[in-house]
Amino acid sequence: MSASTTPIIRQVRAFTVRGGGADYHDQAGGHWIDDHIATPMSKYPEYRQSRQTFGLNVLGTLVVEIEASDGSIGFAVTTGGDIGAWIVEKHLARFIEGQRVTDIEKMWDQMFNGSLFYGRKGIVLNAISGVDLALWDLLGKVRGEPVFHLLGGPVRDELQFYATGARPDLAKQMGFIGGKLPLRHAPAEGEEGLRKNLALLADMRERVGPDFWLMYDCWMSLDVNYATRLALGAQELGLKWIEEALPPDDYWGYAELRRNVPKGMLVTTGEHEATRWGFRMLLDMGCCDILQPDVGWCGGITELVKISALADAHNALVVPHGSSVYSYHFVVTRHNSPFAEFLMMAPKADEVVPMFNPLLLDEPVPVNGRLKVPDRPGFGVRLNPDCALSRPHTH
Ligand SMILES: C[C@H](O)[C@H](O)CC(=O)C(=O)O
Ligand SMILES: [Mg+2]
Repeated sequence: MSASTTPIIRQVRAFTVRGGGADYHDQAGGHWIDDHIATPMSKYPEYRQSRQTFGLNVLGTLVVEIEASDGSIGFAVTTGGDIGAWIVEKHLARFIEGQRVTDIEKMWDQMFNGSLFYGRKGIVLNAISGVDLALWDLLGKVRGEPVFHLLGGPVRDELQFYATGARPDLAKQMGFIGGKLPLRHAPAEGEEGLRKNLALLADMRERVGPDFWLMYDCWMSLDVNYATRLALGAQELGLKWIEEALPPDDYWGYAELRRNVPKGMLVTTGEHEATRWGFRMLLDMGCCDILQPDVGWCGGITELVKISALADAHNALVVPHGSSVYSYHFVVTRHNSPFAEFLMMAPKADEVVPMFNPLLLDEPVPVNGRLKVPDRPGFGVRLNPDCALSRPHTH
């Protein structure tokens, strides 16, 4: 592809869709992912039982489609819904249309700097991530190569996974290397809650035996004192890591927690962090052992490459949060990403279903906890035509 034959981007389109998909918290009732999970809102009893009651699923899924002059179409999905679609159509599209499909670095820089006055993190970075991932998908399709080739090629033949969900015991039977439980009780539920958290872990340890990894995902719900006591209590139960124990802005608290936890127990965080600057704070301040950027929220693949290089120089691992194929194509190319997360989206966490179910076709899933990333062009997935997309804004 010479400069003169490189396709030009013709149009950017943003759609929304409800019900699962990239907004994996947007599930029907009775799902483990909305059953009394500790959150920063747990101090309000009325918001304790269900995260949907405080609006965890308000956003919905954002689908970004980018069409090039040769007719190729790249797309990506992330969390962002209507507001994300507005940002893409009304603001970010101007930096993309008319550009060469190859010039992703420049487009990313313009999207980020052009939105800096109200952006930096959160929904704007979700939207930038969605556009970025659609650009990588498009480039892969134009070149007829999978994204992992464009990122330097695989460093291993297949990925191995741990599972996140309510049933690590079943995850073990399904071949995963570990199971990450959602923490159920927050500090507002007192000492009894802490005892219940430890009892659930003890029960799981009993079921899975001594060697299977067990982790606790605390979803920003704790303070340093509670997290330290949880970690100390969980030591004899072999807790491998304590995840996202504190609010994402409490870099100082994370640094203190990392000093407090028993030797060998890992502190992990980052799924609600964004950009190389946010992750630089986590690394410089010694906040954690494993960074967990979400590829659809941290700035996309373009930014993740930079976050990963920074982490490597700090001897930190990068194990992306969820993000399905967007994570798989990255993890397979990096030595400091030795395994990947699989979010169990079956309501009872008792079977493997695609993470972004039902939105994508050809979305690969681990078998016996392992997966060879398919080498189809781009990210190798298609939009499911049965999912009704709507385009709430145009430009
Ligand atoms: C289970 C957690 O509360 C959350 O829904 C997912 C997550 O944080 C993770 O997969 O990590
Ligand atoms: Mg998490």
